[in-house]
Amino acid sequence: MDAISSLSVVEEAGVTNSGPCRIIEQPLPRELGTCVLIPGFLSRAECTALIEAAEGRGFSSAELDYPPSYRNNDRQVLADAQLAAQLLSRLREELPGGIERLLPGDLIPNWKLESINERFRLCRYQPGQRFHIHQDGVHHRDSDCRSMLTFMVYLTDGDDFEGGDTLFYAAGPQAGEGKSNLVARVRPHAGSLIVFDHSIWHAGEEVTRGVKHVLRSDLLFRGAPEMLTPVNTSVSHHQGYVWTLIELDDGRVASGGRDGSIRIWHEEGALSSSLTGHSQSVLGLIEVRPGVIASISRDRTLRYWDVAEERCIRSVTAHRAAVLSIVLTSGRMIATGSADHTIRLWSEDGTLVRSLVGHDGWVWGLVNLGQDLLASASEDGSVRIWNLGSGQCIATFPTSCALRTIDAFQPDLTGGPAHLAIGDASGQVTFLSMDLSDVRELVSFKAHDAAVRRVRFLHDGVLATCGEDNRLRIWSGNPSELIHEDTHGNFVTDVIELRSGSRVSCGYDGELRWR
Ligand SMILES: O=C(O)CCC(=O)C(=O)O
Ligand SMILES: [Fe+2]
Repeated sequence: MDAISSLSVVEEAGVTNSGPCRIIEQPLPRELGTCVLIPGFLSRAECTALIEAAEGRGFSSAELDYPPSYRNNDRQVLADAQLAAQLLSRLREELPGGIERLLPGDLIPNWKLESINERFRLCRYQPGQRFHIHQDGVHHRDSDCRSMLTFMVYLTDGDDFEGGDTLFYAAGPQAGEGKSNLVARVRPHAGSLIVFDHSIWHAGEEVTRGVKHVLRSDLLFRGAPEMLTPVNTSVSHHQGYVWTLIELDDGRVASGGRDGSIRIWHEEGALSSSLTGHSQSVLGLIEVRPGVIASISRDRTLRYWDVAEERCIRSVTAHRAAVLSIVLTSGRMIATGSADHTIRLWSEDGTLVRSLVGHDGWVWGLVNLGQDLLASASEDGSVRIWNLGSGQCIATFPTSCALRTIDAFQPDLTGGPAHLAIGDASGQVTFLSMDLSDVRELVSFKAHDAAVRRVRFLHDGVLATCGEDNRLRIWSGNPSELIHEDTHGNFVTDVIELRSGSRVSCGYDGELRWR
């Protein structure tokens, strides 16, 4: 039987003054979460006006904000509180029974629709452009207000382009983007609104002819505070994803999150303090010297923090796009890697020393190799080795897949070849040996059923890997044999081993887990 369900008509919402009787459709089985389609939510004329205004302002590539292997469509961000208010009142008209009833049953009494996010994203897909399988990110407005449902209006009609359906899946990328996992396909019609749970896996199919436009936002709900308290033993004081972890010199743990904050934790997760100032996700942290942290962010800055005083002591615009990776070099400089394809070297106090140019994609990972050498891993699929004294790239190791993370281990402390581990977007982990400019592959294995987010050597060549299959796996060095596995409720983003011997991991479920 074909796994793709046909659209089923579940309700007539009644006549509004803007047009004929509206039919609300529910394209997905209820158990996957909320998903409703309201045809004719905007008129054709309104859609055309929105497209013309957007084209007039001009689109830019999303490449500075999202890696092309994730999405490669063009987009434009538009802050428009008036449009948000107008669309909200129209939505309330269309669903006189209340939008809250679209939420899963257990959330209905506790969450009230507050607004449509006024930060609209106008997206344009031209031939060859698509948005790979993903879940939508939660937007946290304040501690009691968050987005739960995606709000998306198709502005162009499916008759005007080929491809470009919105695809809904029963599970994440670990189950494959193939047809077997596909539950429904929604053909865009100009003016149709689709509202669905952020957590439903979906994709924007590649457009093969013509142009598709969508208007994208989120529905923000305010919740009763008791709904927001974590119910398990793990810690979740970040609002949304946790990206990265480090152990501080004093034994505490620092974490960086999508909420732009850095949180400092005592052992076992008692919150000690919070450093706020970044306006977007904190993607990397290092301790520059005891008591001073450097952080990098999607907001393009490098910030320095006095941990004891809980104060930002310096902020530098470090790159032309998101800053993705940071490491302390053997010469006590700071290296940062960015979505602008460059690596930059900074003196300890944040003065730019030089830029390292050569990668042709996002620089996701950096690792210090000692002796003034640095290794980088990029979305362009290559590892590069850099001499920091000269700024020259002294070796390049190409692979066939976008790289997301790198770490190094020195098996022989007297200076023998280093071992590098790299993780890629397909779930593959590869060990390399590196002797001066000679980089060779030792072994490569499928570590995860989805992209690898982080590789970290723990001790004695034991490697931890974090995956978008929600798994944390620990591998004995060589040959790579799985010795332990843990899970998170969503993508696992980082893991560190503390000097006490315990491990802490974090992920998109917003949690830090001590094990
Ligand atoms: O274009 C589509 O059909 C899907 C877009 C999407 O998933 C998004 O903007 O989050
Ligand atoms: Fe999406």
